Parts: sequence; C-alpha cells; structure tokens
Amino acid sequence: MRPKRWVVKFGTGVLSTKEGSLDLQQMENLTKQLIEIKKRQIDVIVVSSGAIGCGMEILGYEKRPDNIEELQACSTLGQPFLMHYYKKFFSSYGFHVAQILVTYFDLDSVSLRRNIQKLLENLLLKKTVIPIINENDCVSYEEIRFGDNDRLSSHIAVLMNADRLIILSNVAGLMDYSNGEKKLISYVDRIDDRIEKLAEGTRSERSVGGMVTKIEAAKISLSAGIQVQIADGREKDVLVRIYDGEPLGTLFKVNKNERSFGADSVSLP
Ligand SMILES: Nc1ncnc2c1ncn2[C@@H]1O[C@H](COP(=O)(O)OP(=O)(O)O)[C@@H](O)[C@H]1O
Ligand SMILES: N[C@@H](CCC(=O)OP(=O)(O)O)C(=O)O
Repeated sequence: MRPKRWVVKFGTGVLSTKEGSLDLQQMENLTKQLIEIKKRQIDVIVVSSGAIGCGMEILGYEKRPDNIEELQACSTLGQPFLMHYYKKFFSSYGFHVAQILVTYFDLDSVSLRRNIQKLLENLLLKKTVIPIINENDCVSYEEIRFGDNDRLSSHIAVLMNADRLIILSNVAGLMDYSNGEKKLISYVDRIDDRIEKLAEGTRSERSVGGMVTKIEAAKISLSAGIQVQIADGREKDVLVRIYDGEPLGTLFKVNKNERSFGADSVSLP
C-alpha cells in the first residue's frame, strides 16, 4: 500500500523573526517535526516560501519592492540562502533536500506537469529525500506567475494525490474578526460566502495573499477530495499533534458531494 502523503506549506511569516530575518531556531524546529512525521511513514513534500523575504534582507529592503525585476533579484539571492539552511538542518538527521522550482506555466502544461509529477514520485521513493518546492520567482513574470505559495501548494497536493494539505502560517487559523471579536473557526465543512468574507489579505511586507489565497487553496484541494488544515506553525509540535489527530487550527473537511476533479484535470486560475 502507498504510504500516506502530506504536502506541508511554510509561509514566510512562520520562517522569519518579527524583524524579517530567517528564524533559524524555528526552521530547525520545523525540520525536526518533519523528521518525526517521516518516522511515522508519511511521505512529505514541503512547499516553502521565504526566498523573497531572505533576499529583501540581503539587499537591505524594508518594504517589499513593487517591481518584478527587484522581486526577481531578491529571489535569486534569497532562495539559495533558504536552501542552505534546509540542507544544514535536514542533513543533521541524515536527510537530503531536493529543490524544485516551478512556475504556473510548468503546471499548466500537460507534459511539464507530468514531468514534475514523475520527478516527485521518484524523489518520494528515496526515503531520505525531502522535496522542497517554491515558485521559480526569478523567471516568473505576470503571465506565468502564481504569486503565492498557498495556491501553488494546493496544486501540488492535487497533482501528487496527497492525503492532506497542511498550511502553516503565523496565525492560529481562519479567524472571525467580525463584531470586534477574535474567534478561531475550527471546522469548515463548506466554503460559502460567509467563510470567504472572513478572509482578508496580508499585512506583512514579505508575505503574499493572506487568508484570501489560503481559502482559494482550500477550495482547490477540497474539490479534489484533499483535506486542508491551516494552523500556526509556532504552535508547539504542531505537525506531530496534527498527526495525532488534535484539532489544531482550522480544518477544512472534504464534502464528498463536492469533489469534482483529480490529479489529471486541475484548472489553473
Ligand atoms: N480571517 C482571517 N483569519 C486569519 N488571518 C487573516 C484573516 N484575514 C486576513 N488574515 C491575515 O493573513 C495573515 C496570514 O497570511 P500571510 O501573511 O500571507 O502569511 P504566510 O506567509 O503564512 O502566507 C495573518 O497574519 C492575518 O494578518
Ligand atoms: N515564492 C515566494 C513566496 C510567496 C508567498 O506566497 O509567500 P507567503 O505568503 O509567505 O507564503 C518566496 O519564496 O518568497
């Protein structure tokens, strides 16, 4: 039987300190948790943001550049910086990291899509390899750009027939801030207008999309029958506790009647 398969997405906020530097302690902690998940015979594919944030720090930007050329430059410097630390932390457990950079264009093309699928299947067979995916920001321009890794992670989850998509962010989950309240929505069994209206954009200089793109990602995954969980990546042992079935964050449950497509038929935005 095929091992269970998780796609785990790390947002920039969860990998960075408040000041915007890479949070090495936090990265090390997430690495350790992924190793624990692997020990439980779960195949893991990581989708990691953070390249542009790292590049912004290297180039001394406090505000996110608003032109694509500078974002591309940030990613060229930030991506190897990010991978250097993933390599460092995973190798201390005897694991190797594999970097896969993709564009919207790659996933929209049937042959390139198949190629990425085959590559990831092959990497997952190598039990000490952790595939780490990011958007190929340095060659992405408007027309071939996802722009956010939330939707990218959901397309990877669908492509790879994952059992779960787990989005780790800097917030406890989907919150209801209406009526001056601050209430965590623990379960969503249907993404309707009410749920969509709760979601707003990001306030961070380094992240993209906020909760809006996470809800879009949830919709894409749920339509393919993949359960989604959005949780705080700084919650202690978050991944292991999710594995143990703790209802952390917001769980988007699959509604069997609404499943509409599978790995071969994703319609890209
Ligand atoms: N309804 C909501 N519930 C929770 N967070 C929300 C909501 N609407 C907007 N947000 C914002 O989304 C942010 C998380 O998304 P984002 O900043 O893009 O992080 P990441 O880097 O993890 O993708 C939260 O910190 C919050 O400011
Ligand atoms: N590809 C970009 C990530 C863009 C993005 O979606 O960021 P985030 O909202 O932090 O998940 C990067 O590596 O900086």
